Amino acid sequence: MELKIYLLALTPLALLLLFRLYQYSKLSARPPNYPPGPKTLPFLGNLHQIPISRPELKFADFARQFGPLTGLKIGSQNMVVLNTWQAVRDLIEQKGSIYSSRPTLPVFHVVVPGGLNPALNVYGELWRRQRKVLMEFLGGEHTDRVKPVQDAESTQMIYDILCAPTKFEDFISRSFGAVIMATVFGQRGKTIEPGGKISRFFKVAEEWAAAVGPTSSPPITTFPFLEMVPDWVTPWRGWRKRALGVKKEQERMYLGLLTETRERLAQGKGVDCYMAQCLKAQEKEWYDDVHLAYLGGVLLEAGAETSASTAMVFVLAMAAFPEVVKQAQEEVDRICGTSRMPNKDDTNMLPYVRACMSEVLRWRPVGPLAIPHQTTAEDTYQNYTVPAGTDVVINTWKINHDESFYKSPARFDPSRYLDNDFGSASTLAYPDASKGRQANYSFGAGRRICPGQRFAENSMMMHFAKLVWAFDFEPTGALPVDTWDGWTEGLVTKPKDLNVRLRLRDEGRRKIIEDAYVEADTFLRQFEE
Ligand code: HEM
Repeated sequence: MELKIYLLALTPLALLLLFRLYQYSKLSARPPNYPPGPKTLPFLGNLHQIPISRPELKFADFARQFGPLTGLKIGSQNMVVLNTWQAVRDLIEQKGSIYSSRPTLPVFHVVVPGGLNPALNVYGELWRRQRKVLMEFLGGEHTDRVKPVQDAESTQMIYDILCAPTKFEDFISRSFGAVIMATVFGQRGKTIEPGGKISRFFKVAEEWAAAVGPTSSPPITTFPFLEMVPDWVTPWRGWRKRALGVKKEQERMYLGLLTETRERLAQGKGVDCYMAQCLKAQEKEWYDDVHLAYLGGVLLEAGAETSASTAMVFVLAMAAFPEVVKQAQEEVDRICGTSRMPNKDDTNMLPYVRACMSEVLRWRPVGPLAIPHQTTAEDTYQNYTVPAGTDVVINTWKINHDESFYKSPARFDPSRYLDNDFGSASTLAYPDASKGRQANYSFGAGRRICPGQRFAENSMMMHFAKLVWAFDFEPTGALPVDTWDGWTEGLVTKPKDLNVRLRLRDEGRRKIIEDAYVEADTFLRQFEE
């Protein structure tokens, strides 16, 4: 009897639970009129089909099956992948008012609450203000003003490699970090020794990347019911505490850098850097110190690792394809001779080195799926419906390897960019160029397109031109050209622990590098304590 009453009492609860599960399983089904995609499973949607490792390759398979748009369900979350540049143009670029937000993860609310990080912020008034202030540093000619710093830091990189060639990866990372440290915070990142500014930044960035990794925190957007599950019974237990640790470290670092910039300004030092410019305008502007520190911090986060990783791909390509490096060396020697290194004024006269840079960005984009966008309203495209709140992923990998656009897309062949800026097959007399194709999609697209593209390209051109002028690139073991072994996973994709030796091309260049370093070091001292 007692058991019966007990069961009766439980029945409504069980029914409610069943109903909730039923409701939830519906949410993982494809919405009406959704872009085509693989079959879904209840609860999971397509989650079981998407590998954590190199999802871009799976998305490229889907593109072959389903065409320009792939509609996926990640649990209850909608995700539409854009596989062609035309789809990116039509949606991300031409319907920017709908396609420019960002998905938010619970971990963002802990580490960068209140939209402090403009790269991850949702589309709205605060993001617009942040972007406007960033463009005062990164836009058009503003960004060309920092060329002397990029020039000097890239010279230091060459000198550092000359002195300790086996540490070339560290020196490349240091240089791209130091360019941003000097131009944004007016401070020098002279070494990459542990405890120094640059290595501290890369350590915090690594912890941040780990905190946002796909298995580091509960996937609440995918499975909203996880919000009701106590943290300690989940595999992510402790994630909030870890995320708070990252927040504390980031805040301490960025605010610390801002305070140092302010103190240096009071002594008349570092007056030309971006933060100095912002501090001067702060009284009439909307940002407080915390917002300002994060505006500077995000430039380090978004600009250092991406550019340095692209440079690692460049070194890999130079070692793997000797006929390419030979042509690049012939070009820099023709322009600069053997009596001086290339400098900031030469970069526009080096079309082949520029073509190498474009090809590196196309061949192995460091962000093969860019940063996801999110829709803020329902949209219709080619009779399909893209609901509001859908994550929209630019499949940069697929677009960069589109066989109908690039001849032999898997081949590393800079000469494709000598024929035209798009690198398209020359047989494709390119009719659509005037209809808004970007030369490359490795910097994203639309209103969220990377604002640092010109800054990055200026910087990379100086680093790349000097590298090929100074060194030969010798493989010392297998190079990961046709394999993903030896490449990193996560926020940026790059080859690590490269089996490459950088060897001075001839002894005559040593003195030129040493003299150039003395000059660069003198210039960079203005950023020291
Ligand atoms: C090779 C170097 C770089 C690559 C490949 C790269 C790529 C990207 C990509 C794919 C995005 C997302 C675009 C989108 O959502 O459509 C992005 C955003 C961003 N990048 Fe870069 N980037 C590079 C260098 C830089 C540099 C040097 C800076 C600044 C100094 C920078 C600052 C930013 C910022 C602030 C955002 C966020 C924009 C927003 O959400 O409004 N990037 N970048």
